[in-house]
Order: sequence, then structure tokens, then C-alpha cells
Amino acid sequence: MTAGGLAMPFRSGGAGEAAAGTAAGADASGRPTAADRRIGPPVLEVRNITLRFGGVTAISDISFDIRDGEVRAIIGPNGAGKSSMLNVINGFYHPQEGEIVFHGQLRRALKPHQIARQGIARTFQNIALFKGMTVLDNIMTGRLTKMHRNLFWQVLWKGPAEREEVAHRAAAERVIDFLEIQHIRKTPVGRLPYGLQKRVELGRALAAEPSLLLLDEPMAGMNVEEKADMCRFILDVNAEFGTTIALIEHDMGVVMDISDRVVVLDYGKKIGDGTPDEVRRNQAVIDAYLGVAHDDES
Ligand SMILES: Nc1ncnc2c1ncn2[C@@H]1O[C@H](COP(=O)(O)OP(=O)(O)OP(=O)(O)O)[C@@H](O)[C@H]1O
Repeated sequence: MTAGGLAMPFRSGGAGEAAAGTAAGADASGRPTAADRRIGPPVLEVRNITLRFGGVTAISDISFDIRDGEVRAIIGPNGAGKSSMLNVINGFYHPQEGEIVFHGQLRRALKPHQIARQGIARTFQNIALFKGMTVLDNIMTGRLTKMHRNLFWQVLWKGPAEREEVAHRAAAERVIDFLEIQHIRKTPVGRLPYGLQKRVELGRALAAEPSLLLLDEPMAGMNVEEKADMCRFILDVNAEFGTTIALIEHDMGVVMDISDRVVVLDYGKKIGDGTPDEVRRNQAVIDAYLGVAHDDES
């Protein structure tokens, strides 16, 4: 994909950090080398998180980190606690125990919109777009956390509010160009095929210019071609803007291809954590998850 003209930094910081060098290097798909992809120290640390719903323990004493600039996968069988973990990271759920450290700071209990303002955006397992609204308007909703002028200024449509609106619109258009969806920018989302809706949802998250992007099953329900496109966009966002990405995905071919590191959950517990190769060879992971087919969803 060519995103060369996109002047929008999706990443908030870290440009001067030393590369820790965990990326896999150039591969057959042309992914940039480790030297080009700067993988830095942890941007987010999950420490001893336990989350219960009444008598159900969805997450039990789980710790892992997500490094600056990496693609980090969270995998595991149905009900393992993956979505719950994303919901803890973006503040939808508040765990009973444990802590989250973001950019080296212990994070207090914040609301999801406050966490979004800190630079964490996400997409959902089941597409959560406004189906009657156009692609452009849906992507504009991703800019809400960046809007500063209040209703007073917006009603007057004067000066700063007008300039801000123009800037947000331009940012949304850059996302549309980046994701190659110019041709459907005025189409109501509900009329689009599933794969394109998923791409629009990615666009809405990107419009928030996150430093950490959480993707909940970005390939679910897609055919092979749509998956290939989505992989390409995820890798391009990561490579070109240094956006750190954490994703939940059941397609093991995709996970092993695009991830720098993989954390594996089962029944709310962590049973593996490492590079794709390490996880592939982990007997506990093979027994709990990889021993059954997961890459035949198309
Ligand atoms: N809001 C909730 N209320 C009660 N129980 C919940 C809630 N959310 C999740 N759970 C339970 O927590 C456990 C973990 O669920 P979660 O959705 O996080 O798993 P998952 O790994 O994302 O599964 P899947 O791959 O099927 O999406 C399950 O037993 C689930 O039923």
C-alpha cells in the first residue's frame, strides 16, 4: 500500500528510543526489517490482573507487557478471557486486583473516553459502527476525542471551531486515503460488504491517532482476500507510523505471520508468552489450543 503522503503521526512518542530488536526482520511479504521497525521498551504493562464477574473468574492473575512499536497477539480458546483483557486495557472493565502501567505511569481507574484521550483506540469483535451514517461520518466520530471546541463555539461556527472542524475533516480524509476507501466515502456503512465494514472500523480507530491500537478479531468472518488486505493494512499502520498494535485473532496463520510476540490465555490464565516460534513449540499451548485447527475460518 502506498501511504506515503499521510502526514499524520499515529504514534505519540518514542521516535528517539533505541530499538530493542525483537522484530522478525525482512520476510517474504516484504515486511520492513527489524532495523526499520523500532521496537522499544514496554508502553503498557499488565500486572497481576484478576477480573471476576460474580462467581466467574474471567482473568486470573495475568501479567504481560506490550512493547512500543510491536504487534502483540493475544490468543486462546473461546472464553479464555481475551476480550475481557482488552476491555481492562481500554477501561471498559475495572479489575478487582492488579494494575496497569501505561508509559511508565501507574494508571488510576479511568473511564474509557479518558483512556482514549491518552492514545488507546480499539475495534470490536462485532462491528460497532453507525450503520446509517456514511463512511466519512463514521470515521469523523473517531476524531471526537481530539475535539476541543465546545458546543458554544460549534453553534457559532466561528473562528477556532471552524478551523478545528476543517482540520478534523482533513485528518479523516487522510485516513480514508490511507485505507483506500475513497470510492465509498459517501456510502452508508450498512450497505457495505462485511470486509469493508471492518476496514471502516479500523479507520475510525485510526482517526483517533492512537499510539496503542487494540484490535478485537479484525479478520473474523472475512474471506481469504479480505484477510490479506486487512493484514496488509495492519502491518502498514505499524510500520509506517510505529503504532503499537495488540490484537486478538483466531486465525493462527495470520497470528504467526504478523505478530512479534504472542501471549496465550486459557480459562483466564496465561499459559504461554513469546515469539510465534516459541509459542508454537510450547506444549501447554499445543495441548490447550494449537492442537485443534483454527485457521480454517474463511
Ligand atoms: N460482562 C460479562 N459478564 C459475565 N461474564 C462475562 C462477561 N464478559 C465475559 N464474561 C465471561 O468471562 C469469560 C471470558 O470471556 P471473554 O469474552 O473475555 O473470552 P474470550 O477469550 O474473548 O472468548 P471468545 O474468543 O469467545 O471471544 C467467559 O467465561 C465469559 O462468559
